[in-house]
Amino acid sequence: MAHSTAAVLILGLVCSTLLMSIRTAYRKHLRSIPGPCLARFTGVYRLSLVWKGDAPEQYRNVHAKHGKIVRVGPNHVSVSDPSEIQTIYGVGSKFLKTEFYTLMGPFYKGDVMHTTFSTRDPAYHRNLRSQVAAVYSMSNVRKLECYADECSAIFIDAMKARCADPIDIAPWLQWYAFDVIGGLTFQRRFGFMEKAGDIDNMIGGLDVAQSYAQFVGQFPKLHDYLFGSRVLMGTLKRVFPNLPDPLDRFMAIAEEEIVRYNTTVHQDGSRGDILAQLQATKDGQVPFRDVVNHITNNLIAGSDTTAISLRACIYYLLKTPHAYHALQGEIDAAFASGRLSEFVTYEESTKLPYLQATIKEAMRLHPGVGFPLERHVPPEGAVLCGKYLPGGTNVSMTAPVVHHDRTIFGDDAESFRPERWLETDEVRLKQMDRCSLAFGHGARSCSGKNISLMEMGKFIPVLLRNFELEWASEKPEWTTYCAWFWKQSDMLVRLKLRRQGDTKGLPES
Ligand code: HEM
Repeated sequence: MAHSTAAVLILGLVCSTLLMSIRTAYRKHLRSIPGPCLARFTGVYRLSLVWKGDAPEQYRNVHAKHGKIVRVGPNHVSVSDPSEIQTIYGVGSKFLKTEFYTLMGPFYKGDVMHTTFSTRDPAYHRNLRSQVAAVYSMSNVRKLECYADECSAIFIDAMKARCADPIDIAPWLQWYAFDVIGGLTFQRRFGFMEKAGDIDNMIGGLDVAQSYAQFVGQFPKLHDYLFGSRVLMGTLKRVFPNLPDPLDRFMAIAEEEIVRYNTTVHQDGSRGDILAQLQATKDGQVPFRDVVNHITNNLIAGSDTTAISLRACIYYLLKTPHAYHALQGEIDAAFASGRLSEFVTYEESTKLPYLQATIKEAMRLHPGVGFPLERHVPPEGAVLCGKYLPGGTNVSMTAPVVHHDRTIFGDDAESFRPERWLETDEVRLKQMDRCSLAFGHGARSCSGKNISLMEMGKFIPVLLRNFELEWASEKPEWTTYCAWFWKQSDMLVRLKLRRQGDTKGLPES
């Protein structure tokens, strides 16, 4: 009797799940959107797109096969048409971030603390963003250049000491970027470069958090029962107090640094870092929790991203000799005519057109974020690519897909050719810039963009000024893996010191 009741219950459950799937699959409006059959019924299809860490390629293939608007999940639509960027992401757009982002909010003092990046609430977002708008402006970021210079000197020294053998430059670039972000955020260089390794598993922790977002992010409701569950997290922390939480370390550092700032003498204005600026805002202090929030955000968002872009610049230059020589020529000529300081300033770097084109082109071919940037269609619905999408549909564009659009970037969109940014007319250039999603777009675009552009513009000329780089790996290509951030590894290069006598001004090793 008990067996037959259980069987009936299971059968009922299976039937109702099936019926619900069929109903969702043939939902009005969405049923006319092309896409793989499996995607209509289950989120497993979306999981398959990110499973192997090659989401950028998978999403490109899906669009190549099904067109500009593709149904990639029961309630998920991926769009590749650049003309829809403004509608979905433009300033004033009512398309809000989806539940995917809730996975990126760290747990702080027993509750989720949504960051500028992870929050879905427009009012809360506006408040957080306004607290730091001036701090992240380019005019202010330029005051932070000294922290990048200090790290460049350490990097150059470390490379000088390792010139004899090929070196995997990929982790070095993350150690560099992490040390810069520590310096300019609160004047504490972590010392990744001196250690030549991870510290307190901070980079490892970020990778764990990424993997979580990669897989659980495809079924974000599960998050409420996993790392997003107050009960589960509270219990875990009570039962296993030493259980490492990948992001805890960053909030602990933020707190330590606020205490250090508040308990040391700094009234002489000697501290100009981001924490000092947040503590000295004219309308009274930013609340403690929000300062922790901003600082944590810098640590989480500020190293992987810049490192990925630096790697992309170096890799594509090494693989494209004509571009390498053109950039080297521009940098050498500028140094020879006294237009560049030993530690190139950001201002000087903006006057190197080929360098700026190289950075844009590298970020076009390999943007730091390789996942779809998900938004919800507002309640009233919207028309995208000529199709009506009901309110609540999860809609997204993926930078690596859009960046290969031939109508915008030309028939050779798949090649690395910095010249495309230099030889085009003003109207087209603006269009190319508008279609670059490397830093996102609109009100939710990257608030740390200026920090990264400052770092990259300064670092690349200093590196090429000091070293000749050569690909030294037996493998012709790097390895990449996308779990939201599109990270690269296996970048074995040989560095040869150039014009030894000319490196005056750089600290000796
Ligand atoms: C080359 C380096 C970087 C790249 C490629 C990058 C990429 C991005 C992208 C694509 C977004 C938009 C995400 C979306 O729409 O879903 C974003 C947002 C954001 N990024 Fe970056 N980022 C970089 C550096 C940084 C740095 C250095 C920081 C902080 C110091 C930072 C902090 C943020 C924040 C706070 C947001 C959320 C902004 C908002 O919603 O208002 N990023 N970034």
